[in-house]
Amino acid sequence: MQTLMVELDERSYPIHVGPGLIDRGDLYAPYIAGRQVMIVTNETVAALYLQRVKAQLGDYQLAETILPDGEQYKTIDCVEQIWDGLLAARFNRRATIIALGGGVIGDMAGFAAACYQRGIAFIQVPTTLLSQVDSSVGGKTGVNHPRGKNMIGAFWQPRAVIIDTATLESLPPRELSAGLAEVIKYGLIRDLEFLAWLEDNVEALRALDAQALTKAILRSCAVKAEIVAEDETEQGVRALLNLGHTFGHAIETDQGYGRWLHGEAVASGMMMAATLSARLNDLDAAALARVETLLRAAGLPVHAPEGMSSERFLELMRLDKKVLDAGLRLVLLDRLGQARVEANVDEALLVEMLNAYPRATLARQRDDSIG
Ligand SMILES: NC(=O)c1ccc[n+]([C@@H]2O[C@H](COP(=O)([O-])OP(=O)(O)OC[C@H]3O[C@@H](n4cnc5c(N)ncnc54)[C@H](O)[C@@H]3O)[C@@H](O)[C@H]2O)c1
Ligand SMILES: O=C(O)C(=O)C[C@@H](O)[C@H](O)[C@H](O)COP(=O)(O)O
Ligand SMILES: [Zn+2]
Repeated sequence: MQTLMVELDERSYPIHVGPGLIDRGDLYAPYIAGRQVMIVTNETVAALYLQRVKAQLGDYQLAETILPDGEQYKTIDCVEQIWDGLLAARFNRRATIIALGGGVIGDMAGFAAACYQRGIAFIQVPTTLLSQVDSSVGGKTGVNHPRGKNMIGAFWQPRAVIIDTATLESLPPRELSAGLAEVIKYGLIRDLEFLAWLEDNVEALRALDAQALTKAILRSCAVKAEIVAEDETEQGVRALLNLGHTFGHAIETDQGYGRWLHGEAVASGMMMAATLSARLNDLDAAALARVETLLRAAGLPVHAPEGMSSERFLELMRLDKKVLDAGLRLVLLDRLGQARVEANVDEALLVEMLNAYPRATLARQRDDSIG
């Protein structure tokens, strides 16, 4: 097992990484002060891992909330089910929530913890690649609104993140690729050497090579932990973690939550951001081609959804949380391995880029990447 720390002013916390960690009761124990534990998971993950986690928690008063599976269920209704379960079990302020699952479960369980009796402890036990490299770390919690992605939420840090790398063995290949989008993001925004390593190791990662996955998870968590430590509530540098997300969230909202996976929408969004960066002469053609080649090699889409107009992109992008007084704020690439927030986006240039940008159905893009 290897352990990284997220260093915060108020309360730092560990990220434990290794195979078999969901069976390590000693890793949960320090954060279960009140002896009351609510496990939040979904139907798919419950069938795979719930009994194993429960077996480690036999000495505690246990409750569970098993939610339906899918991004379309990342809603306030599902969070209410968690609150209802906590109240039905008569859990108090010293209760702990364990989020067992992917980013959808982690975001909702964290938000439920942030609000229950004005805040209780929670532990992240992420079981998708995306949640292991990104969503379990950093304390962004919340739900979607029909009008926009992640629009309701809170910053609420977990007490610990327990990453069992062996859980990735049951993850469908499409979900693994979605997780690789966020891994590639770290290379693009902060670490050119890691980006080059990903180019060399993308096949090993897709083949679930344990050593390669562990390295990718550790490096991703280290970059995220460093950025979150610098700027916990996204006043500045943390916005770089949003590379591709202004476009990506627009795609997820337009297509209906769950049709394009978050990682797929972010992949396409990062390609769009890179294309805009190239239009501004920050990236040369060779750098742009490297981004596209890597995303495709990871099994990810790079085109925008068929039929999504430039007007629709702009309408949804204007709802982005990075928008402040006026105008879009986009994360662009200065070069590979270095990003910036561009506050004065030239909308005419953006529209020109959107109009020229290729569109394709997700099914077509997935066929192309598999074939
Ligand atoms: N809070 C953050 O900082 C942050 C960061 C990135 C993404 N997110 C959010 O995370 C969500 C996406 O997370 P995700 O990609 O993990 O999706 P997800 O939670 O929907 O999980 C993907 C699928 O994998 C299944 N699954 C989970 N673990 C499994 C396992 N080990 N074996 C087999 N199947 C398994 C799930 O049931 C689901 O069907 C989005 O809502 C996104 O907005 C949040
Ligand atoms: O942790 C962050 O900060 C991120 O931006 C990570 C993103 O990958 C993630 O998708 C996040 O949920 C997006 O946040 P939002 O504030 O743009 O909704
Ligand atoms: Zn993301």
